[in-house]
Amino acid sequence: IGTMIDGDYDFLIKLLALGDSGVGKTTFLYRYTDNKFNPKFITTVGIDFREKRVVYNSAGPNGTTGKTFKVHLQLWDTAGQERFRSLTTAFFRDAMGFLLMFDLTSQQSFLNVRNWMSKAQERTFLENKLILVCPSPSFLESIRMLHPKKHLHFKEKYVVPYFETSAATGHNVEKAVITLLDLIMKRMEQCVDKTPVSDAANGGNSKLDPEKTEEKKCAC
Ligand SMILES: Nc1nc2c(ncn2[C@@H]2O[C@H](COP(=O)(O)OP(=O)(O)OP(=O)(O)O)[C@@H](O)[C@H]2O)c(=O)[nH]1
Repeated sequence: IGTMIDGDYDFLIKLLALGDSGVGKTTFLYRYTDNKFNPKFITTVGIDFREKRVVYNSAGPNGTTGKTFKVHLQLWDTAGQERFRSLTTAFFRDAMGFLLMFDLTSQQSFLNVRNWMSKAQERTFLENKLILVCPSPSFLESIRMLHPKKHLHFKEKYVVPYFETSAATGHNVEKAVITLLDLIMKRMEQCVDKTPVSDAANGGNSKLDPEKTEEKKCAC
């Protein structure tokens, strides 16, 4: 039964959390998947992952609701510690989107966002990936004023959506993940729309194979 349930989804989406050690990556993902808060700090050794199923409604024409897809979210949790760096960065390539995190109470972790961005860039074609920046745990007005538009700008090239989240209260946690998922799904739909083999040509089978979608190596 387990295997049957395991395969029962339309899309497999891989997201990866990155950022300094202690910024709250594990705690954020735990809040998202289990809706619980863990106040203890147990540093991640190497890499870990959590999973969650969500239902995604694509937008149809003129604001109508389009198709509904079952999405299997694989959330990779990387160790922030330097000693695991070569192991964790090897996983960057397969991620479809990144949750880049810093701690609003740690200026150093904010300054390091830029370094994490470069590391992700070295190991992926960043243009094809989506990044969200989520600080935790709570709010500091001084940092918030740095980017009032809720976007961070990197090298004038990348503008990344920005969310202030709290794993303790759950504030914005789901919203951040769903926003990233939404951006990825929209891009995938664009890719599928551009491919010559349409659903109709596929015998009317509207079930999209995530592996095949990936194989198409669409440049969008
Ligand atoms: N109050 C509060 N504490 C948080 C929040 N997020 C994380 N923490 C705490 O910060 C500590 C570190 O959190 P982790 O999630 O283990 O940090 P990490 O980024 O996964 O660390 P590494 O695995 O070493 O990379 C824990 O004690 C958490 O309880 C938050 O949103 N609010």
